[in-house]
Amino acid sequence: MASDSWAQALTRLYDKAAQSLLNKLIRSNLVNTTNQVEVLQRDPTSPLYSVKSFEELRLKPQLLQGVYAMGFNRPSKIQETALPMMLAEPPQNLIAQSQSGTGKTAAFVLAMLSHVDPENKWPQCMCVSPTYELALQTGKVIEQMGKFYPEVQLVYAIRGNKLERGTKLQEQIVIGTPGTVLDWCQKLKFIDPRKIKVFVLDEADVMIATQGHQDQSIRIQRMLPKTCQMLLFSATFEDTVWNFAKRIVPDPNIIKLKREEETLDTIKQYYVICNSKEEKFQALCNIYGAITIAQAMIFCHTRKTAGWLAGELSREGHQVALLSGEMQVEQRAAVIERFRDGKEKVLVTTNVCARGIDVEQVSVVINFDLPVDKDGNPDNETYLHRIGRTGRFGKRGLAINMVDSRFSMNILDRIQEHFSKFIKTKQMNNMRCETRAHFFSVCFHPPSFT
Ligand SMILES: Nc1ncnc2c1ncn2[C@@H]1O[C@H](COP(=O)(O)OP(=O)(O)OP(=O)(O)O)[C@@H](O)[C@H]1O
Repeated sequence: MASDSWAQALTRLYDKAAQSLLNKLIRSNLVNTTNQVEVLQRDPTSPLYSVKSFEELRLKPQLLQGVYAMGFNRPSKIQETALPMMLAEPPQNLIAQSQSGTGKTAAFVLAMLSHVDPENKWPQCMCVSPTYELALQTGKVIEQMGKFYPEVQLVYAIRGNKLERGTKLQEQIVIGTPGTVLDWCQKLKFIDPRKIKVFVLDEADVMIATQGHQDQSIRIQRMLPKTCQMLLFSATFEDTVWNFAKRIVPDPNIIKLKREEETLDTIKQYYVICNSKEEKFQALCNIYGAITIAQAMIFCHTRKTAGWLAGELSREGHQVALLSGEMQVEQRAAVIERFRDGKEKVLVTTNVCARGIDVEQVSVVINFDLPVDKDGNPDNETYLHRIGRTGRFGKRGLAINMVDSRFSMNILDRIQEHFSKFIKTKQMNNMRCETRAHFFSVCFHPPSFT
């Protein structure tokens, strides 16, 4: 971290925060998962509670009404275990990790709303998010879930929200970014941190992408009373997140949702040989009819190639979407949303902007360019990440790799070696039949005789 320039740190924060925001903007559903929850409890003798319904949590009626009004019928996997711990008396500290879209935000929002005493007109719950936009998104969930509980009020501690000096906040929930929250507690004294009962640190993995945010969060935490409940959430759980979490959350319960094993077994992989970029384009046109039976993502190495390819495909009369790094987050969200809704069947993109974004229904991935790192070596992780989009949740997927040189053949060989997986070659004509056959089998789910 110390060797990082500010620009690098900012870019990393922006990328992670943008991915997270994009996922929130485009997601209309809970990510369905059958994964197991792993619980490491602080007190091994205490029983492990788990609930299968929201009723069992004995929520305030106004909150139960809010939960149902949001269309939630039953708790998600992470909520089943996290909610009883968060709502327990005395309060328990928690570090929870589960992939994006599995219901973490809804869980801690419900916990905050449950712990508030609406009679007390001062901040009692505080939630810190890494960016202004992410704080606004969480605020929206609080507003939605608390819709039938109007006595509880929310205030945003974010840049641009200027309050008069000497103000004492009356709202019970504060949501904001670390810098502003710290100022409001320490310098401006709008908030008395000693009266905070619940402290939530959201998106810890995004937060630690900048050193400044880590320090500010730790400084806020130090002002809080010992009895304050500390809750930390993260979509990933690398060592850096873990080290940060341990500094913020004493004696934690820990919940992890095991990620679905990333496997290539349900994905058919092929490669086709072409001699140039133009030939690859022609090859793509040949199978275009077949791939648009379902939805496809085409990955290019650079923005320039992606732009060129999308342009050429459009000129051929194909309707394609282009997701490109120079677009604003909102523009990107709009493109992905259209794709998710099936308005376009094909999305042309680069790694950079597609990484970490969940679009579930893709059944074919085309590597127009094979993934290589900056030194020109195969980027196996990205390969897995790209093609892994097709075989999600046990569905069958198809990956087509386009090889246009000795260099790219060598990359493909090394990828095969890495995954110990033999990738078959296909002639273009056969590829068309194969692709069609694949889609008919995926789309029409024939009974499995085999
Ligand atoms: N129990 C539930 N039943 C149905 N939908 C739910 C439930 N809990 C959350 N959702 C919905 O699922 C989506 C994802 O939930 P949420 O934002 O809480 O996930 P998250 O894990 O916090 O994601 P991220 O890491 O991106 O912040 C939201 O649209 C939310 O309204």
